[in-house]
Amino acid sequence: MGSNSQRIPEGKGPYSVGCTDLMTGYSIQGIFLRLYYPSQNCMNNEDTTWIPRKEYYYGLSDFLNIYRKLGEFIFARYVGSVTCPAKWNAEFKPGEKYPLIIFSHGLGAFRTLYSAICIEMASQGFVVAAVEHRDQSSSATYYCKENSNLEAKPPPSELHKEWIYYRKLKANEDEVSLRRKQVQQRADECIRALDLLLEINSGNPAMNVLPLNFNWSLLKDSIDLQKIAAMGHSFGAATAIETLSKDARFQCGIALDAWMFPLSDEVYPKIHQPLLFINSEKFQWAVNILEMKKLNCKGRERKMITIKGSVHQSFPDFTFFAGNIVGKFFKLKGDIDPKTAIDISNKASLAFLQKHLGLSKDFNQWDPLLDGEGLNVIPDTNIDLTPVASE
Ligand SMILES: CCN(CC)CCN(C[C@]12C[C@](c3ccc(C(F)(F)F)cc3)(C1)C2)C(=O)Cn1c(SCc2ccc(F)cc2)nc(=O)c2c1C=CC2
Repeated sequence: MGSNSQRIPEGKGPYSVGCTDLMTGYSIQGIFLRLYYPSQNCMNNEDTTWIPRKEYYYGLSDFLNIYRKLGEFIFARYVGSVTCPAKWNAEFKPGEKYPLIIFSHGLGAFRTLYSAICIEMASQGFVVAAVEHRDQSSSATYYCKENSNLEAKPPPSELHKEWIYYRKLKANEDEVSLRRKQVQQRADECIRALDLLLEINSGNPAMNVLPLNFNWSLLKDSIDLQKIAAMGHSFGAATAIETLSKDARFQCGIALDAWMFPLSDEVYPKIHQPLLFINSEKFQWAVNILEMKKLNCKGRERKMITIKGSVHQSFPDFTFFAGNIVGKFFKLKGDIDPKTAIDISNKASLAFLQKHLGLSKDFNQWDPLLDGEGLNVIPDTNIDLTPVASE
């Protein structure tokens, strides 16, 4: 990981971006999300800490099979001071209705690691809620236990955090049943996050367990209820698809390098909403692509594009930090420049969202990307499907 010269790219849109965290409930059943949103231009707010607690380093170490103390040393040293270009707790920009994206992270990730995507969408006028899943697929996450004495809100230091770490697959454990249970829980968490944000939108401020001074009342009547999308990366893309099948309030979905394994067959006929697949060149394989194509059916908008030279990690933020050597070695970087790759993904996403959420912005300028026209992008997939079909 390089010095802080490598940074998470700023949003390119017209809105300033703010960021805050929201946790409801004092148990694992509660909701935990990071909100990226159009903000007032608060220059005096600080930038947002990218990885806010050292326990996330422990979780990442578990996930990557490295000793926690070694992992903590490496992560703290190389990314400990990294911030993302969003103003922490900046005041929300009221006065218009924004479309909403619910974002689901991948296996071993957590809510803060897709900030380049979420910040770009917020800068273009979206409210983005990046859910942190508590199905033990995230490297780490926590909930706050109710403190015993019923006095007023405890000071931040005393808030008792109960950490949940990444659950490794046990020897000869059946991965299908674990991942199918997890994708159901993940979809339910996305649906509950939507419910929570709609409550806030109707003027019932959420009871934030986290001691943050953020004015939630400014979000009253700020979400366009007809413009809601589900989006995610890898396991999170499968989660977005599962969410679409369960809740018709989501008008469309964007699947970033989807991992289709956790989806069971009964989900396929239930996806009626438009769906965009944005794939990396190096991660995909024939069976996985064929699962995506099983979702194709007449009368349903399905688009698939592949970003040339990209890898699975071209979508999460780590791709901006690894130097070229380390980056290539750990497959955190592909042959394509990381900013170029995320730019293509974001522009194609914006064009798709304008078309299927009925936005009146200028994102249609990027429609050619949806047909695989443009530098570093190809239509459909680079994967040769014939060997599997002929088996
Ligand atoms: C280690 C053994 N194996 C456990 C199953 C992990 C194998 N693995 C490849 C990895 C993730 C890798 C990674 C990350 C991050 C650094 C860092 F150093 F930069 F932090 C390094 C090296 C290790 C590339 C993946 O799981 C890929 N993957 C992911 S990666 C999501 C993620 C996780 C942590 C992050 F910090 C950022 C992004 N999300 C999915 O939903 C799915 C898959 C595969 C199928 C479904």
